[in-house]
Amino acid sequence: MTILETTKLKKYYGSEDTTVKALDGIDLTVESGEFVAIVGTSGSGKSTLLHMLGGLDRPTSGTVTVDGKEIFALKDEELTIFRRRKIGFVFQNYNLVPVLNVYENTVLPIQLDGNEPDKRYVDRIIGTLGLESKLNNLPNNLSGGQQQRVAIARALAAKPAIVLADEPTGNLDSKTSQDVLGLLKVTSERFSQTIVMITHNEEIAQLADRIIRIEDGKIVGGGSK
Ligand SMILES: Nc1ncnc2c1ncn2[C@@H]1O[C@H](COP(=O)(O)OP(=O)(O)OP(=O)(O)O)[C@@H](O)[C@H]1O
Repeated sequence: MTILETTKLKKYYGSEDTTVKALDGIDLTVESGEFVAIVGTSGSGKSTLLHMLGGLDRPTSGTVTVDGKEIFALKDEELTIFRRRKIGFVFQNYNLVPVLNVYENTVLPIQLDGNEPDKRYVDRIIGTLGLESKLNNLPNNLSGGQQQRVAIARALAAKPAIVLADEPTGNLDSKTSQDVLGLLKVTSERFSQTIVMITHNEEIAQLADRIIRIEDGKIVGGGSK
């Protein structure tokens, strides 16, 4: 089943004589449960693409469909709700809430949506990520790798249609990066979680089921399975 699809996706910045074609006609499909890496050099359009896939910014033209819904056909408020329910984000700088402990951070998106966490599911995620003994810790009492594991737990806890990860190991040393990526892969397999990760690091990309290559805002390999 296709869970994510883009058609002729374009994002242009600037005006006529100074146009930057950050995305220039991206067609890609991702199947449910896939772990996909998007790779490309600096300035190739990776972050712009991830922002569009997550509905964080609107494209110049083209469509993004997540779990059967064309997201840019939604009004801003509808898109905000859709994003909270259907899309999990993992950023390079973790973005945890400093005054909430590990458990509270993990279930926050669910509670913001007015729902009760599925405790058994959350417990399985926390166990898989090795955070059982840290549930009462505040983020600043955790290492970078541990904080990123909490961010992964939070992204997964609401059972989103897709998880988008933006250079998730960009702030971690190489050993910790391997650990965190290994866990990201395990969670994708164990929970059949679709994950789209951007990275400029080839070695990291090799862990994914599929690598999509992007250059100058265009896909040059791996756009469909
Ligand atoms: N807000 C903006 N205004 C103008 N140009 C932008 C803007 N955001 C991105 N760009 C341009 O769009 C192109 C793609 O940028 P993008 O950040 O998506 O690349 P990237 O592959 O993620 O790069 P990096 O790996 O360095 O983060 C670049 O030429 C960039 O300068």
